[in-house]
Amino acid sequence: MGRTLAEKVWDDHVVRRAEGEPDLLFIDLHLLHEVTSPQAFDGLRKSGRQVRRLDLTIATEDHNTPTLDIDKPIADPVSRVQLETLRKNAAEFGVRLHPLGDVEQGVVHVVGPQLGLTQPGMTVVCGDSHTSTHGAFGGLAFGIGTSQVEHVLATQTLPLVRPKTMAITVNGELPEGVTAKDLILAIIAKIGTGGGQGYVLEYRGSAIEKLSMEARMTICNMSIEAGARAGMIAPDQTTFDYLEGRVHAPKGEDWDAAVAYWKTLKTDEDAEFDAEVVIEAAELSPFVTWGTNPGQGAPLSADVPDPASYEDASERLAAEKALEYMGLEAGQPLRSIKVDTVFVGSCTNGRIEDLRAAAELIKGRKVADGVRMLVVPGSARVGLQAVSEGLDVVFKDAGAEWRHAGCSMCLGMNPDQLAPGERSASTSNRNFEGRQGKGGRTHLVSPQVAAATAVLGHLASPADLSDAPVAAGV
Ligand SMILES: CC(C)[C@H](C(=O)O)[C@@H](O)C(=O)O
Ligand code: SF4
Repeated sequence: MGRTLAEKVWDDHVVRRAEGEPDLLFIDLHLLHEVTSPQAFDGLRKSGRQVRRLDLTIATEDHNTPTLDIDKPIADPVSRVQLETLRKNAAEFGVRLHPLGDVEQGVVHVVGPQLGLTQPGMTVVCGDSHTSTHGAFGGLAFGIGTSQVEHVLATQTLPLVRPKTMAITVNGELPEGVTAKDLILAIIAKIGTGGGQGYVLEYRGSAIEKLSMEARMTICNMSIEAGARAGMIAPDQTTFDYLEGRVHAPKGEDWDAAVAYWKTLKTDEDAEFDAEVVIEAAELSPFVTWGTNPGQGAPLSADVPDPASYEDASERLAAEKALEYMGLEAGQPLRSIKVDTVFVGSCTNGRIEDLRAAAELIKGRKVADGVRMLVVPGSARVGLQAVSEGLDVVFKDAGAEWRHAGCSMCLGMNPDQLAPGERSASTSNRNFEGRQGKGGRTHLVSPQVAAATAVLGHLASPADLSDAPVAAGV
């Protein structure tokens, strides 16, 4: 019988297999950041071990980094210690680190792909749940805990239990104005935040094949929000074109050999998935969340749901609690929800295409009175690219704040936070209680919806902007 893409990548990495035990897998790329690495390095130190494969290990600073005044000492003591610890560990063990201020610094899941480190068929791990992002290249990529980080540092292997496979087949073509973010939010709303548990998701079908690499990363990024540890997409010409010429991509004959291997990385016709979900792309529209988990979402044209409409008691209770926390009324149109803050950034939607999409809509318009808009590139390189295209000026002219790269407002580990009761439209991936700051209320949206919302001051789609004035000459 044929094999799925996940099974092929898995089989190619098994270094030891024994009946009744997890497989021991070789790890091709280990990414590190400041939050989940300190205890792992401590463990190495205590046992007198070295990093086994420095050539496959790379660190960057992202969660605790400020996005303003990055040349000044870090004010917050917790963040300062966190970053200093990573710097000390990287220096002591010889790990390549891109610290704040370095041109390759940025959110770990933006940096790996942009350097060409993330490649098809690889096993990629990081002490971070959104490592699933890298599966967009057709590898197995998943978040690991700190003790596993230590294991990989010491051995470059990891014992793992083989997951089940689920196909998410998206037929047709996404309608105009509907993005990868809308698609993944709709998928999570459909299968639920636990729907992917125990599975590796493979996104496939004509709608997926048409997506750019950046859009594919947005989708794989949020696999974890559906409960799956990993999501993947078979590599194709789009993947090869994205990688060719990147710093760490293979060159010359090595490139040809790599592409020949990568072309074998697809699910065989006769392979069987353990589960399959089918989505018709044509039925989708801009999607936003109204609740406090990424599965509590609905089309922007809908109303806030009535908790009483849920048959399942626990879902009903979750919806009631969510509406209370979010300060929303059942039946209220989603478009009527006013926001205080708009955040464009994160490893979900902080890449150049995301910034371009938001800038295109913002250009010549103004951020609504009383709304603050933060635009934060996912990496320093993305920031430089945006500046070279004049996007920073577009944002600033509209009244938005243009910042330095980092996780920023995606989570409250740095100064970019919501105040209690404040509401945001955010292109990030989690809307849990307090995620963007204590008492903050988050609506997950695409960069396009974020831009339209910033201009109109309430949750809105790009189509709603047709009535909003654009300054003459643009
Ligand atoms: C801090 C880190 C461990 C965490 C994760 O694992 O994803 C963070 O990146 C997040 O997005 O919540
Ligand atoms: S941008 Fe957000 S989701 Fe991504 S690694 Fe940082 S905190 Fe996690």
